Amino acid sequence: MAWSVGRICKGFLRLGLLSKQTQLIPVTSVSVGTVRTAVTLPSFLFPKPRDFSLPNSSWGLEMMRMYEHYNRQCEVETEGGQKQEGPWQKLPSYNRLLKYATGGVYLSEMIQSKARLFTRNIRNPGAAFEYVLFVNSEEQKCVCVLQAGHLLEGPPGHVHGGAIATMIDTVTGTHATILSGPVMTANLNINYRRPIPLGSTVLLESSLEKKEGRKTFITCRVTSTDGSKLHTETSALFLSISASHLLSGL
Ligand SMILES: CCCCCCCCCCCCCCCC(=O)SCCNC(=O)CCNC(=O)[C@H](O)C(C)(C)COP(=O)(O)OP(=O)(O)OC[C@H]1O[C@@H](n2cnc3c(N)ncnc32)[C@H](O)[C@@H]1OP(=O)(O)O
Repeated sequence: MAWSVGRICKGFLRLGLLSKQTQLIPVTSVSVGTVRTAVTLPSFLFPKPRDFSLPNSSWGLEMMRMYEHYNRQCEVETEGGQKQEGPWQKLPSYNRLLKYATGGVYLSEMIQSKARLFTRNIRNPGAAFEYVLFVNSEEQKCVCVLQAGHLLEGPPGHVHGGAIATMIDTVTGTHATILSGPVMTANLNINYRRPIPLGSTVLLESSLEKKEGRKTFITCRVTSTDGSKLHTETSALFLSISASHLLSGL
């Protein structure tokens, strides 16, 4: 059961979370009474959205090595020499996933236009969260390669527990969304086992535990890249929500 990011996006379109107008396209809004309508602006006025999960000069050797390890497995060669989709798919990552769907009608236009994805809002490459996600639909797994930058310090020389939780929520949340469509985190249960040194590269491995009605249960382990050190263990619960739940301010 191999599927592509394009198919994931189509799934989102079907679920009504994305509309063709809102999907990664710069838009402005007009207010008519209390109803805000998204209007697509000509694409030539805006640069293409930047994929923040591509290598940049801040990536260290281990980050690059792990990126290449998974990236190589996104496309495989058949015996006949043809290329086909491999077991892993790289997920692109932008600083704003949905230009207009987030926030609902209660946010001011200023906040709407300035809102950015928490993990992608620092412009200085390498300073905070450098990460890339890969998904394996066959094994119902998601893997994130993370390089934790100097702005994430908690205990001296080590990564802040809240920054680790942020990344766990991001990875398990993305995984749950792929598996179940629109969801929100209801519960994250994190055990911190060993501190993560600042500047190091770690792996976050997210696995589907079970699905029960609206509930998606995910587990996630943060380890060193060779798997020898366990940094954190997490169980997470996501609840499926309707798109209107997200748009209406709950
Ligand atoms: C092209 C690329 C594709 C990939 C594209 C990826 C895009 C994606 C990227 C996202 C990356 C960032 C991911 C961040 C994700 C957040 O950070 S979300 C923000 C943090 N979370 C929140 O703010 C949620 C706040 N809470 C809520 O809104 C509501 O409580 C919830 C969670 C929606 C649930 O409310 P509800 O729908 O009314 O559910 P409710 O009826 O209360 O409960 C339903 C059931 O769940 C159980 N339940 C509810 N809460 C709990 C709980 N905390 N613990 C245990 N059980 C619970 C209830 O007991 C009940 O069980 P049953 O009786 O049915 O057995």
